[in-house]
Amino acid sequence: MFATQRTAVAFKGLKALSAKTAMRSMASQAASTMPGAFNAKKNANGNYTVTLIPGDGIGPEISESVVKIYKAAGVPIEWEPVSVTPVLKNGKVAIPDEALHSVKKNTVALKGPLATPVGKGHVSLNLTLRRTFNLYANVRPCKSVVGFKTPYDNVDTVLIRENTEGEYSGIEHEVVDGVVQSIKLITKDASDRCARYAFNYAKETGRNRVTAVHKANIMKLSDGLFLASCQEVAREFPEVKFDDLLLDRACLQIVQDPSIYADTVMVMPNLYGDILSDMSAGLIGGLGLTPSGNIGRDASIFEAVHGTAPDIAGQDKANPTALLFSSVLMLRHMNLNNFADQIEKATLKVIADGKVLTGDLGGRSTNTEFTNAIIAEL
Ligand SMILES: NC(=O)C1=CN([C@@H]2O[C@H](COP(=O)(O)OP(=O)(O)OC[C@H]3O[C@@H](n4cnc5c(N)ncnc54)[C@H](O)[C@@H]3O)[C@@H](O)[C@H]2O)C=CC1
Ligand SMILES: O=C(O)CCC(=O)C(=O)O
Repeated sequence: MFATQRTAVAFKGLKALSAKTAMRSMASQAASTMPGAFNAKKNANGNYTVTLIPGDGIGPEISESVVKIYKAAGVPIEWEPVSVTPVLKNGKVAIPDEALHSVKKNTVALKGPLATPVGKGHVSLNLTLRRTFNLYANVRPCKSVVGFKTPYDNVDTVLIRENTEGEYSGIEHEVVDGVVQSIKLITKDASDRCARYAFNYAKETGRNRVTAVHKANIMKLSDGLFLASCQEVAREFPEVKFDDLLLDRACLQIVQDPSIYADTVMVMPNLYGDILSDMSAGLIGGLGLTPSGNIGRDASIFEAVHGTAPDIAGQDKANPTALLFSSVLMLRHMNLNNFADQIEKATLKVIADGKVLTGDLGGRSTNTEFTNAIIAEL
């Protein structure tokens, strides 16, 4: 690990332009600003080098779509593809050094999904990457796509998930036969930095409200500490409103009337964010559409909310939009906003036209056809 635990969020990349105005003036799926620091320099060719982790299952197919679309749009990025096929290091399954060095050097990466065996086998390499690079905040925006009909047309949520600990700490053991323990680790440091990111995000994107989602009525110490951190950080941001809500109530309300959450940034412990973001994706048309950014101080990794989709892998059926919109968040993080706008607009146009859609969106087109339709709109 190379990031310190006590990290004040640096917002060096933000433009002077009012983020609120930018946010509200764009009909964008992904957040139109992406707070966070980006310190990389251009390479000798005048481009940025970005690590590309194609991933497993549908990962290589959708990564190829992004690469094709970027080439067609002339985005000044050179990809550095690395494999994270796990290797054995000191008897433990680990991420290859080449991949770690690449992310550390480039400080920004786009990542396809990585498979994790269920109930056995190696630890999640997704979580290992988040912990290794101290990617403390996972930003998951979810917005209704104009022109794509679902039971809801007013979803506009931003969820920030603590990304390094909580239920995902990976501390589990068998006490005796038939009895296991899984430790939910919550620290003040990790809760503070995640909360601070959420408040800065709310301030910079004009949402101006932060809602902590928790179960501190039941998990009085762990979620209690997370909530107390949010309350304490809230005092640093008197201009941003703050409230809190039990997770079960949040689930109920979000399916009854998602617009309740359109003016706030929801912040929560790790597992709740994982589940609530899949649920939000379901409201707008599924996992093929929702992006995310894992934000750290020294590196950030952008990935879709979804997994490897083994049921459709290798069949050219995957929807590349979620990874593409994750890359749009990445472009905003890198202050390449014009390319972000161009790619996002072309993609939304193809979806709204409804002629070339992948199966998850009710169409019959392949990923390749969908990708080519986006390229034609650029
Ligand atoms: N960040 C990551 O890399 C993540 C990895 N995973 C891993 O992925 C593997 C599979 O997990 P599942 O539970 O099956 O979840 P999944 O997200 O891979 O798939 C759930 C459903 O959504 C569909 N789907 C997902 N992405 C899609 C896309 N881009 N286009 C069209 N349809 C799409 C799938 O076909 C499937 O029916 C597991 O090993 C899991 O651990 C799961 C979530 C996140
Ligand atoms: O690591 C995995 O396989 C699943 C991870 C996941 O669902 C997530 O935390 O986004």
